[in-house]
Amino acid sequence: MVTPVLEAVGLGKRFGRRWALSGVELSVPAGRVVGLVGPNGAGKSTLMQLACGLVAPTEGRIRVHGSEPGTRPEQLARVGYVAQDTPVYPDLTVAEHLRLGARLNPRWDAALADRRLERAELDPRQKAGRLSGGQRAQLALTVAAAKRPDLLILDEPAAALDPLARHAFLDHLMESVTELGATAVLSSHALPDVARVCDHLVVLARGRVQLCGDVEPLIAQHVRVTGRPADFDALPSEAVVLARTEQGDGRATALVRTVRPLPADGPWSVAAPDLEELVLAHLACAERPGGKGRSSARPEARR
Ligand SMILES: Nc1ncnc2c1ncn2[C@@H]1O[C@H](COP(=O)(O)OP(=O)(O)OP(=O)(O)O)[C@@H](O)[C@H]1O
Repeated sequence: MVTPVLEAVGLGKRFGRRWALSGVELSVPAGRVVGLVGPNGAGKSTLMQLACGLVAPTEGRIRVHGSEPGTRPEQLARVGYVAQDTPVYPDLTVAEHLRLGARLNPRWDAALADRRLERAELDPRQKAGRLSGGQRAQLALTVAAAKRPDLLILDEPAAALDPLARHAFLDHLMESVTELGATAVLSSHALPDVARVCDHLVVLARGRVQLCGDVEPLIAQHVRVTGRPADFDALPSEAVVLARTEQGDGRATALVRTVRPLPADGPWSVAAPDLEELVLAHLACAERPGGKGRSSARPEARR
């Protein structure tokens, strides 16, 4: 069996009395670009910090390349992490960041770092404290990529960037991932960005995984159904209505999860949803009383 790059079993993390994550089960195969999405406070950063070994689980386990994160230097060398707000050393120049990276990382690829700097049009003599948000993000990505990691973890790396800079940054990210042959986990609130670059999705809400898997099969398991309210009563019993919106013309549109295609002769019309609709429907479902995120074992209710 091929070892997943990232695996979590019954993973939980509590800060004081509050559970940031609970009962997380994940298995991310190699080579995927994973979009980690969810509302503020869902537990995305906590999951990424657990994957880097920066915090330890309260319960369950997390494995990166089959071993406990952050415990061995060889394992640390295989993971590149860009924390939220892409921190840099403000008094060091861009070139000094690369020299530091070279000294600290056994697999450092100086040629890759130089290529990335040039591509991002970063001046090696510039102090990092004077870089714009976008340039800082590019520097942080360059340092992380030049480690030649097998797993690249990026916590909202493009959050502060304008749409053009974000586009360019994501292009650079995809180039790096392809060049490295790496797996990437990217948290983001920008669902169009996730749809553009990610082929695997993890939706977190209230500290729990609401949905995970490769994007294409996930989309194939969902359908957007439009019809009159009575039409929805004719849906097969295994079909789960995740979210429903009234259209104002007596009809409603619902996002439905179903294991089998709906009968072609039904009274409704159907269309394939996009990734954004899918995520929003699962988040709405998690928020509803009795929804997946509000079970009696919801993280903040646990002791
Ligand atoms: N070091 C900490 N000490 C105490 N509570 C924490 C700590 N880190 C995270 N939390 C709590 O854990 C929960 C999850 O936080 P986390 O930062 O993982 O969410 P997030 O999904 O990354 O949110 P955002 O999208 O706002 O960045 C929140 O309730 C947060 O307050």
